[in-house]
Amino acid sequence: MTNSTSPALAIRGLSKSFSGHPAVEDVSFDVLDGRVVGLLGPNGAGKTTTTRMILGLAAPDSGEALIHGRRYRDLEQPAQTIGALLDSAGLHPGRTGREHLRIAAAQIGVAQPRIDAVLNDVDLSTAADRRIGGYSLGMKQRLALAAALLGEPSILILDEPANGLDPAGMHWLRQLIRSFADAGGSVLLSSHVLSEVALVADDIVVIAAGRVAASGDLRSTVDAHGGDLESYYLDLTSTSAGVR
Ligand SMILES: Nc1ncnc2c1ncn2[C@@H]1O[C@H](COP(=O)(O)OP(=O)(O)OP(=O)(O)O)[C@@H](O)[C@H]1O
Repeated sequence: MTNSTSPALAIRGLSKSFSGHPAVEDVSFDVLDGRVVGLLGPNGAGKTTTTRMILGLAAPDSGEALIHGRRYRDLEQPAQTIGALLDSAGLHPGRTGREHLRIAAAQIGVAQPRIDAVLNDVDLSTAADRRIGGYSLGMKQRLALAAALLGEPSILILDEPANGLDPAGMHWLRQLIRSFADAGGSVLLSSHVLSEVALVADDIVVIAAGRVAASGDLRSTVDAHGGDLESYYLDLTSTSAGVR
């Protein structure tokens, strides 16, 4: 059973090293129900490693990531709890969008009618029977998002979801994220596009050199530091030693 009194995501003291080099060090933050949390940080800061640990794709050296109080591997129906868009590059170019979703739906035990619903949600219905090899980057991102939505999860983890989207696509994505959260869902949104994060996030977590440099409510945090997310972010991250 889901423990509804615990945060959607509770990240507690997560640490991970690769070959003795720390990638993530003692990272803690919460993602609450109905909130969009922007996960920000320079290249190599540790954002992907953190999201991979939340999703059970990498084992932490210490600490834990709890999804409504449970580790990913202990979830009975993970895809019905948490959906993730990590990378659209691995999509099979010879399959159609609909075939991709059919396979994904079968793997997670979702009924086929849901495929039409998510295709409609991501505005890909008319391209569903075309091969993915002919999709633009933005269309691949929409398809990857459709796959994340298949299980009707209450939590979304989105890594650079705006990648390849045109301005209308970015506007559409922002509305999708906002209405998902307004309906009670939670979103962890990793992005380098600060202007997009500023428009949609409720909270931010800034990671620099593997550690949390700042976290909290976006508006009050940024207002307390001159009101501009970009200069605040650059101040926080300028001391980390470049791309790791
Ligand atoms: N599988 C791996 N093997 C070795 N080192 C790794 C591995 N995955 C990540 N790292 C290292 O861990 C650190 C954090 O990388 P990570 O990909 O989590 O950063 P990021 O914040 O997601 O960066 P970007 O914004 O560029 O995607 C980097 O120094 C990276 O080189």
